[in-house]
Amino acid sequence: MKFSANLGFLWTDRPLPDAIRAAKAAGFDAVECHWPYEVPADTVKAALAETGLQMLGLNTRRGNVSAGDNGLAALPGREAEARAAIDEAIAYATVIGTPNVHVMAGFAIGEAAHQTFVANLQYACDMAASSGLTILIEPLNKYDAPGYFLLTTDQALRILEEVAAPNLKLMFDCYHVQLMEGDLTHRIKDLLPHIGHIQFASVPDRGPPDHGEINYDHVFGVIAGLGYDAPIGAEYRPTSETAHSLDWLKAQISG
Ligand SMILES: O=C(O)C(=O)[C@@H](O)CO
Ligand SMILES: [Mg+2]
Repeated sequence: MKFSANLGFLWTDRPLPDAIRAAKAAGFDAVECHWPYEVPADTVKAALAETGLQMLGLNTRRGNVSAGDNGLAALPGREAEARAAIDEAIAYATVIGTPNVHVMAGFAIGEAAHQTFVANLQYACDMAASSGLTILIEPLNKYDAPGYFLLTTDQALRILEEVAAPNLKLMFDCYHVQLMEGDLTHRIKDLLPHIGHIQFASVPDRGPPDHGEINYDHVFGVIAGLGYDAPIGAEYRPTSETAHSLDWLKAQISG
């Protein structure tokens, strides 16, 4: 297996370029992040070039976070902001060579939200296609993100089918899917053609993948057995320094 360090949660105690260097030193094969926008794209690009790592993904801005926003793309009436966030994410990703942009839906419910999300995703896929990028959508769990528009892989699949763009894929986060649906390995097998990226963390505490409800030795084996060879994203919250949370990675590397 190859692993990507999610720098939205790992090495958050240091500037993004140093977090990239730390991920390289720890043995990760790639990195990914949430919202890198405060760091100039050229600075991130230089750290990626220095380490030889690729930044696999980044998210669109969430909107006005202090007012409760957690994404904009499914919010009727906020289309201009949502599309500006999509444009910004695609531009940043293009500079740093990132292949995937996660378009965040936000807190919304109902048919108007669905139609808005579909229309904004059509826009995102059109804009991304000219740069060769993939747009991702990610179901989140109802405990961490109550009221989030996109909650299940079935709902995501319906949206993928409706948008029907070849560059729209599913972000399959094992942590969220376990909390909402369970049956992880069947879901991964069934959804494989639609999956653009996989993430993981322990359940229920979102820690490193070495304890809790999910046996990740087994899940990683299933993913590898399916021939999935892209790096998968370690998106967990270390309880102390990130360096102290990496026994699982050392075990995976030493085989
Ligand atoms: O929370 C997650 O899981 C993510 O992957 C974030 O990028 C979205 O909040
Ligand atoms: Mg995730």
